[in-house]
Amino acid sequence: MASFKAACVQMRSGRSVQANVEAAEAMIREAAAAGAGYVLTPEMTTILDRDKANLLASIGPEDIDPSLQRFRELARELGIHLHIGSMAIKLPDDHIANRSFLIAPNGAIVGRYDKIHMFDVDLSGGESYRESATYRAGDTAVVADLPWTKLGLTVCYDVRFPVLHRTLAKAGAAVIAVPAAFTKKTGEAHWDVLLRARAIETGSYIVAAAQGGHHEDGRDTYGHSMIIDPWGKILVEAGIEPGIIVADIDPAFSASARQAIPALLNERSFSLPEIPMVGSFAI
Ligand SMILES: O=C(O)CNC(=O)[C@H](CS)NC(=O)CCC(=O)C(=O)O
Repeated sequence: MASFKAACVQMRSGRSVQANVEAAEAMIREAAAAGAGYVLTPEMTTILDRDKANLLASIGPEDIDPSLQRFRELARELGIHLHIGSMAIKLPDDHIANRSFLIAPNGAIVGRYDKIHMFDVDLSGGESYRESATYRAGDTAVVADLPWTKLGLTVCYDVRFPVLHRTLAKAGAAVIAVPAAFTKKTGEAHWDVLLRARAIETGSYIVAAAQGGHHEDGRDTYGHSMIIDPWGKILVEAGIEPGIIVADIDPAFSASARQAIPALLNERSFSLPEIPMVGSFAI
């Protein structure tokens, strides 16, 4: 299997779809010019907004969404696999999907994934998120074909659920995409450790494109887009500013990492004796 260059586009998406799409397009062009054959943008590339009314007024259903159309044309023009980490997509009855799209160089959508795990979390200091109040969760894991290997699709908070990543790796993904809009607070504490752990456990490359900085809707995100190899080494890492990072991906290295530590093969099933669960784990 041949090597290829992967790029992450780091963004600071605001409340205007047009401005976000223009910013994304400029950086996607830069990544293609740097030789990337696969380019990943962050979660909520086209709009980052906690106001559901403005979200609904700004987005469309998938089949007529002008931003998605434009990204398909861009992938065709540049001859790249363009992975829009996620976009808000209007569903019937004012529901919204947090949906990821992999676009092939011919402009066709060849991978589509709805974020499974919703970020319903209360952080200290009054910062609170109820993603499930705005978005409808997906329930299906997705592995898509790249010319060089298979790609596992995830979005942001999914990174905290290791079984999803093991499932993607066992389905043949040597690369797992983690587009994100991690909060500054949780990112500082957890981001690199979570990503490295997912790489090490699965023997996969992790390509993580982030939102970073202070956003128009008032939130602060962590940034630090990174590409990690299957042995857990950070190959390249961004700071807080928008921009691109690029690294070489060698699918054969995933195979050799899995050979060195065959944890995917050594996994065993086990029984759980019937003892009372402790504390808050009892449901
Ligand atoms: O709401 C939107 O506009 C788009 N969605 C997000 O930004 C989502 C849900 S609020 N953010 C995360 O999943 C952050 C996870 C995170 O920070 C962690 O796991 O620590």
